[in-house]
Amino acid sequence: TGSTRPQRMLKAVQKNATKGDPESVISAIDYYCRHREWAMNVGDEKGLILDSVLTEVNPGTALELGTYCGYSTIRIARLLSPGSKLITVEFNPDFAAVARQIIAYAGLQDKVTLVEGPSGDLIPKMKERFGIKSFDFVFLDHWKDRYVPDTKLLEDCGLLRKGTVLLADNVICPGAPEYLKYVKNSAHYESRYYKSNLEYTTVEDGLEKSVFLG
Ligand SMILES: O=C(NCCc1nnc(-c2ccc3[nH]cnc3c2)[nH]1)c1cc(-c2ccc(F)cc2)cc(O)c1O
Ligand SMILES: [Mg+2]
Repeated sequence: TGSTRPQRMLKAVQKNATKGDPESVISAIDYYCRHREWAMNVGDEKGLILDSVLTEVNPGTALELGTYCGYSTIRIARLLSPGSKLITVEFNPDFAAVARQIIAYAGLQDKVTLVEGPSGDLIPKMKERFGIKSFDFVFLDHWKDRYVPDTKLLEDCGLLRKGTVLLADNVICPGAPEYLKYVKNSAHYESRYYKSNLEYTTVEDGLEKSVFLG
């Protein structure tokens, strides 16, 4: 049986990046996905917006929904202050297996907890399992029809606090129209759109940053 796209991406990292150097892992993935084989990482252009929002928030506890191969996991974890933690949720075991190896190759496994399973089941268990009071930052990059139900679940489970920043990928392409409506029309969020492009393409896409007001 042939290899999968995530497995080929992992091979490219092992071949072209330096073990323990997150920047080189990020560059190796971006090069591979731009010049060899497209993949649904947040990418270098939207990645710079993610970096700037992260640096501004400097979260002690962060959540990522949708690990995929761990590209944005590394982008987030490399910017976390010592002692800060990132929990990332992945539904697909094959994606998770590759992500674990890429995160370890970057040397960031001590800052990251990867949990496998449906976000809808895992979110209500976050407090008891990981001793989380609330998240300072949430990156939504999983199935686009899960953005609204999972945001409501985070609210209902008391996992958001006044000032928690939600950053959602792909609000234009593939699109998350219900999510945009939800955060823009809610008095509980202050929202702003960061226009960009779909990873490795010239198609428009963007990130929506929403601050929970409590
Ligand atoms: O589907 C996407 N991302 C989602 C992957 C995922 N990785 N993990 C999950 C998960 C994780 C826990 C979950 N719990 C419940 N569902 C879950 C789904 N979902 C996605 C798709 C595109 C895209 C654009 C244009 C195209 F022509 C084709 C594709 C671009 C992107 O940037 C994406 O992020
Ligand atoms: Mg995405």
